[in-house]
Parts: sequence; structure tokens; C-alpha cells
Amino acid sequence: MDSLWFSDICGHHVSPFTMLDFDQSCHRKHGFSLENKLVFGRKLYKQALTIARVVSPSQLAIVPSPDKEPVDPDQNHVAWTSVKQERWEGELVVQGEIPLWLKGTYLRNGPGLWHIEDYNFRHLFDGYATLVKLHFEDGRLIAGHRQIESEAYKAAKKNKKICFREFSEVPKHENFMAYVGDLSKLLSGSSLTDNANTGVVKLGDGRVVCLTETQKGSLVIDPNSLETLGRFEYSDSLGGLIHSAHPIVTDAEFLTLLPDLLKPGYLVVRMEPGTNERKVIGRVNCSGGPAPGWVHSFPVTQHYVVVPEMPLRYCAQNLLRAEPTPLYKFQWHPQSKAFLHVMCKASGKVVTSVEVPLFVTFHFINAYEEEDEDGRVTSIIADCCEHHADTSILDQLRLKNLRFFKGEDVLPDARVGRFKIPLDGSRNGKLEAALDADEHGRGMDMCSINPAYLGKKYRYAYACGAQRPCHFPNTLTKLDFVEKKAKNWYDEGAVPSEPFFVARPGATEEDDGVVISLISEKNGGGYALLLDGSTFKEIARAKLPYGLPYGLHGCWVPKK
Ligand SMILES: CC(=O)/C=C/C=C(C)/C=C/C1=C(C)CCCC1(C)C
Ligand SMILES: CC(/C=C/C=O)=C\C=C\C=O
Ligand SMILES: [Fe+2]
Repeated sequence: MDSLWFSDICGHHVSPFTMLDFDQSCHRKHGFSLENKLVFGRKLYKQALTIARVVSPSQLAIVPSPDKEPVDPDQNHVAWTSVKQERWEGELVVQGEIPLWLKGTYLRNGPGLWHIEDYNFRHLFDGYATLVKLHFEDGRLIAGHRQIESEAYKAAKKNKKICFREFSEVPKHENFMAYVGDLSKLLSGSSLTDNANTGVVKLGDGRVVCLTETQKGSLVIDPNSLETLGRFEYSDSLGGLIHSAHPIVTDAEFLTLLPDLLKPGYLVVRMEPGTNERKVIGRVNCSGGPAPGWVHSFPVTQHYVVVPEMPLRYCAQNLLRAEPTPLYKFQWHPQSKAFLHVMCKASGKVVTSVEVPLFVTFHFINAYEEEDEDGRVTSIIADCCEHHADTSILDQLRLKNLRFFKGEDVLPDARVGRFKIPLDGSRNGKLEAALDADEHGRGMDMCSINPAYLGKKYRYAYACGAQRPCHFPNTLTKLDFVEKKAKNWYDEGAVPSEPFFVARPGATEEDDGVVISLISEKNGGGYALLLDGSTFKEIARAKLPYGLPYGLHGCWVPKK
């Protein structure tokens, strides 16, 4: 095996020999003018004063101790253990056969480093980004991983402490005045993280960008060397601090949502390949609640953008807090209800806003238009990985919960939630399971589809399901929405990452292609796995020199 070995995460030189038993201890408003910023500033300042009144300065100075690393090393699954070293690259030995048509690079991003010195992070989403590549060519596989050099990561390494606000972590303040100073930095966004640890997308112009929920956390990377090339600077003046972590990216466009926390609503924006300028398609005002619902992702059809308004809403007070709340930067507002808004992509007009049953989702799977016999669009179907309107999944993703699996069946139930949005002016939409959730063990998240079916009527989706008892989705699952059946792949004790579908060039069947996943094994090992998109049977696997931490979302960069 040809391989390059680099220094470990703390800068010590590591040889291939010492590596395998290396010890862990040595891991973004429309015209957001200055005036708006000042209004936002005043609002936040008032909230800060309220918090300061109820919490004494000494309490503000104290950040509660993070969750401790597990004592029992047997419980320390590699999926939840910081990546062993900064970077590695090498060719893998392949068992089985990689189809010769598979030419390109699968990239996967995720939070792979959950400690700085002896400070252990709290939540899965806090980790500093680890980018993984699997380059397929001529039946061979070159793998590699590398830490993303965000300002947040570099500063943490240099100063040996967290320096920016992460998902649940806030830099420790020396005193009350430092806390107030940090609040003013929050207004400009300068204290927010740029730790691009959620997804990676290939823009129509070829640039590859890693993303998270803060706009400043949009970082351009080189898909071959995995080097961080710099920040993706949005050249427009839309302002704001956060956006959806999952833009819809095709060769023709980049669509995303910018939540407006001041005047609750969302801007739907579009960016053309070769530009850095987002243009506003339209604006949706929220139908309920004090703030917009969290928009980690959203679906599109061929002519419409569906804007979800989930009752799990952003919460300005929680953004300001020095210590995490049970729902982190969010708050559950069931009385504010749940809505789906449908915007025409061409005109920017909101064609309908319907109330739907309460729901909780991170990930929309796909959406499409239903027509009558005259070709008129009568309704929209939108599918998501739905957590039964239960926010407890966010808590389940705390590292202490992920690291302590003692065989209890504690993964909250989830299903494929299928929304039906009538376009006849009715005020209510429906939400039902697209298939019996027992087909996939009542676990459901981390989904992909054949990208050729984006926004169109589709039959298949790939996701992670559950073989119970479990505490985290542990199967790779192929969902068939016509037969209402699922095929499941399972390896005892292993944690598979999001199954990613790559279509065979020239394919005419929706499921003609392969599904790629990276598996973290219970013995500390790991492997890249290829399943046949149709049969869902294994066609190849390749062992990595050491197991990698769990990762989130990926993209495919075809070889030109
Ligand atoms: C990894 C994942 O799925 C989600 C990550 C979410 C992040 C990093 C959210 C970060 C945020 C801040 C750092 C402050 C502003 C609010 C919010 C977007 C939640
Ligand atoms: C890993 C995950 C949910 C698992 C639930 O069953 C959600 C990840 C969200 C971020 O991309
Ligand atoms: Fe996601």
C-alpha cells in the first residue's frame, strides 16, 4: 500500500507503524443595511441585558464542564473518536470489483475532531471539519482525509482553546466584560464559527465548497489535495449571518434560504455558476412564531421552492447565551404551528402557504409536482426524514450519548414523512409516512437520491435506517416508494455514513448506479463500501488503514 504519513493532530511525527496503535490523548437580510444591523444590535443588546440581569456575572464567566470522555475504552467507538491525525493519503486494496465506469472523487465532510487539548466538546455538530476523499479510477481507489483549515480550527490549535462560537460550544469568557465584548462581536458575526463541517458541494463552475450554517463558514477546497483554498466570499450585499446548510446545487444554479431573524421570514436566493453573487428570488414571511424555523435543508420541485417553517425555531436569546440550552440555539414552539410555503422560482411569488402537522426534520429528501390529466399542477409532494415532531434527536446526538451505548434501544423513532401540499387554495397540508417505518427499523436520516430525479417524481431514496436495539442509525437502506419496501444493509457494531448514490453514465433506470458509504467499525477499523444501486448488494469494499470518525454529507466530482 502506497501511503503518505503526516504529523498527528498535535503536531507529533507519526510513522505508519506507530499510527495504528496511536493513543487518542495526543482533536449566514435582504438589504441588511447598517441600519438593520444597528436595529439587530439594539435588539440583541436588550436581550443581553435581560440575560445579564437574571444570570450573575460569575455565572456568565463559568462555562459548565463539558461532557467527559468515556471511561470504558470498549465504549469508545471510532465513529465518535477524534480523527487520529491531520491528514493521510494512500491507495487502498480493493476486495470485489469497482465498476470501470466509476471515475471521479467522492468527497465527504463532517465534524471529525471533538477536542482541543484536554477539553472535550459536547455535541456531534461541534467537531472541527474532517474532509475525506475516495478517488475511483480504472477500478482502483485512492483514499485520503485532511482537516479543513477554517479560522476557527487554526485559532483553536494555536491558542489551545475554542476561540469562536460553535454549534453548542462558546469560548470561555475570562470575565463579564469579555462576555459583553463577545456579544458585540456576535452582531457583526465575527465571533461565529467558520468551521465548515456539514456538507460539501461542487458548483456548476467546478469550484468545490464546504459548508455549515454560518455564511462565513463557506470554504473553497481543492478536491484532489483537500487543501483549504480560502473563504468563498459572497459578493452581494444581502448580509445576514446564517443560511441553510444544504443549498440545492446543480450545474445550472445554487439555491439557498437566508433566514431573517429580525422580521421573521426567509429570503430565497439564487447564485449562477461563475459568480459569487446571490440574487433574491423572493421573500416568505413566517406564518407563526417569534422567529423563523430552523432550515437545515429544504426541497425544490421543477418550478417551485418549498420553504419549511418548522416549530423548532431559531432563538436570539439562546444565541447569546454563554451556556447551552437543551435545544441549543433553537426553541420548540408547538403553539406557533408548522407551515410549508411554496414559492414560484420564476416569479418569486408565494403561491401558497399551508399549515401542516407539527414536524421535526434535518433533511428533506426530494419533492415533486403532481398534475391532473390536463397537465395542471394540483399539489406538491415533499418527503423528509421526520422525527415524529420530537426534538429529542438533537440531544441523542450529544457525544456523551453517542459514546455510551450499552445495548439499550434509545434511538428515537423516525420515518419518511411525506407532505402533500394542495395548490387549490386549501389552507392545510397533510403529513403521512411514505412507507411503514418498520421496513427501515424506525430509524431514518442521512438521505440521497439519484440527482437526475431532483424535483421530479422519483421512486428510490437511500438513507440510514436502524437495526434495533441501537442508539444511532446503523443500517444502509434503499427505500422503494412504489413497492413501499426497503432493502437494508447491516454490519454488526458498525456505523455507516450517509449512503451516496452515483448514477452510471448513460443509465436509464433510476437505480442504475452505485451507493458509496464509509463505515466506522466497532473494532476501530473502517472501510469504504460500494453497494449496487439496484440490488443493494455489496460489490466492493476497501479497508482504510484506521477507522475514521463519523461524517455527514458528501458530493461527487466526476473526472473530466
Ligand atoms: C453539523 C450540522 O448539521 C449543523 C451544524 C450547525 C451549526 C454549526 C450551527 C451553528 C450556529 C452558530 C454557530 C451560531 C448561529 C446559529 C447556528 C446557525 C445554529
Ligand atoms: C446524523 C443526524 C441524525 C441522525 C438521526 O437519526 C443528523 C445530522 C444532521 C446534520 O447534517
Ligand atoms: Fe445535514
